[in-house]
Amino acid sequence: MRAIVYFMKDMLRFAGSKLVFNFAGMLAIGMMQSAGILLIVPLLGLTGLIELKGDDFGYLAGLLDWFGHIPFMQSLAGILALYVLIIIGQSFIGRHQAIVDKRIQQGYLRKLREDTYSSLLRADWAFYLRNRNADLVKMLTIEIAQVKKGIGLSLDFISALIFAAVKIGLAIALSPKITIAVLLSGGILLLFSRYFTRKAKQFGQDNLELSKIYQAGVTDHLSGMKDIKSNTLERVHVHWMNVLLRKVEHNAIAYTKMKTNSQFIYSAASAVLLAVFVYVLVSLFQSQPAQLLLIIVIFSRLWPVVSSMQSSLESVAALIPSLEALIKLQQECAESQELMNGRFAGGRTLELRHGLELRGVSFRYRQEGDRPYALNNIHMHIPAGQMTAIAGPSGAGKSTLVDMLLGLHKPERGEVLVDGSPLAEHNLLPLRRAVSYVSQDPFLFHASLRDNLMLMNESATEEELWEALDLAAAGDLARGLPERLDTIIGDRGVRLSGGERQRIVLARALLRKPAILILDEATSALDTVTERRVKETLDSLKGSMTIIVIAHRLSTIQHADQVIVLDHGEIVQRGGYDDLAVDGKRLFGRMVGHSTG
Ligand SMILES: Nc1ncnc2c1ncn2[C@@H]1O[C@H](COP(=O)(O)OP(=O)(O)OP(=O)(O)O)[C@@H](O)[C@H]1O
Repeated sequence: MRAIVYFMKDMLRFAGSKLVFNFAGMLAIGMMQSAGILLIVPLLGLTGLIELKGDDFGYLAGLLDWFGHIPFMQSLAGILALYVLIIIGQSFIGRHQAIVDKRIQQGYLRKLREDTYSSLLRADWAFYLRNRNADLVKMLTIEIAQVKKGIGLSLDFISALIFAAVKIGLAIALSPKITIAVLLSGGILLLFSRYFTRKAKQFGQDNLELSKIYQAGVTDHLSGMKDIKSNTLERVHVHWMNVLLRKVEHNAIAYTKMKTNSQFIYSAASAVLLAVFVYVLVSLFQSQPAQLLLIIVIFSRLWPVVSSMQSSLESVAALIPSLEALIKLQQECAESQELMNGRFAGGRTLELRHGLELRGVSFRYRQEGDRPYALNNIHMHIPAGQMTAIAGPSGAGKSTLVDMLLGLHKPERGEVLVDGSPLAEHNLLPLRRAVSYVSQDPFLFHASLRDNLMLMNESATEEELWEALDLAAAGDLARGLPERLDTIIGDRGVRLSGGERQRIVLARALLRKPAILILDEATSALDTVTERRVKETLDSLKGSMTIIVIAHRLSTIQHADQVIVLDHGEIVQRGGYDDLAVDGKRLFGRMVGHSTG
């Protein structure tokens, strides 16, 4: 229940007075409902069916006596008019309260989504290496909606509690003894309550795990559909889905069985309790008929409330695992924040004057036991305005090194320096703003070519867009598209070939006119002619920006000012391209020898 309290407090902070107003509305509705019940008394008096005596009504005797002296309460029309007024008032407040309630819940849902999304964006890269994308998507969509549902149900529970409290108050005013006796025996039901809510939480936990597996599996399979089809893996995946869905089905049915069981026990137990009470009151206490009637009416209205409270409790309990998962995510995000104070937009951009430096940097993806180092004691300087190439066999640590320069990883030992100053909170965002990075797996959004390009530079003119496209050897490609810049280039750019995608992402990177351009295997899918044009562009950019290139195809880096050769996370060679290439006995020379580029 701690998770519920956590979110309720957060919601109270968010909604403040609106929430208090809402509870006041509930209290008013509860009191009106009670007044409606009390109208039975003058009605009975009028019918003459029951003889009314003042002491039948406990503490309410005075109030009812006062009722009796109001002139219009003497007539059926007067009582019915009051009844109609009460119902209208109740519905009026109820309507307002429902709207305020919706506003609070929707507003809180928006706040939760915004806060979670924004703290996800502020989390460091290590956080993303630990967490699966599908789990995060699920958290932002399904789990947050579950939290909203849980909070809605908790509010329902509180309103039921307020209504119940008002009715119990009324019953106590009528007869404290009888009410306390009813409540004590009703307490037996609480024993069941604990059992059922605990079971409901377990179902919620199982459901959370199953839906996590489902979401992650489906996301994986859809991403790998080409492999599934080409290798006829359909049967394996259909079987996987079948087994999982059966578990989900079993869990859902078992949960409904549990809920209906609890509802059954509650209705049966409440009917028995009510019957026993009527019997005891009539035969042992010889209660007065009017008082008895009122108490029966009150409690018969109370039981459905108690039963719905129990049902809300079980539903909330089943949602608690989702609430706990969101709290855990929020905590993990908070611990992984890398941009605590930095604003995402409009801040300072770094102008690299001297260069970037790694000083004795070592890094492991998992800092436990004797796990291997992806980078080991790296000392290197990347001078501003020059082209530095990073070469080495697959798995040597090239991408990790670039991630380190971007401040995506934190060194286990050593430090990263930007113009001589250690990379830290104050210069991390300015550095990233100065960088255009093109990854191995270039990403295009499902939007027009123009929107995809302008993502990097919102104020780019038409002319600048074409200039960037031409520089990236993508001008002719864009001119050939059906609607040129306004062509939608599809989900992850699937309508474009790998090479076409690479050129557009390169154009996007150049559009920013970055101080630092980082290309991680960014031209691997280009044909040799196109690649030569890109190479010419890079050569022409030298001097105006710092370029860092990782390329397996070594012809791309022929004009680099320095080449750093990595192997098993260590720098094994460094120097000019030609000097390194001629030494055929060492790694770089051998790589050049084998290179087809
Ligand atoms: N997220 C990760 N978790 C654990 N180990 C990782 C992770 N990413 C990379 N590694 C490991 O770190 C080492 C360096 O990987 P890295 O991707 O930097 O190599 P690379 O030189 O860029 O390789 P390639 O040329 O194939 O892209 C490899 O041994 C790799 O298995």
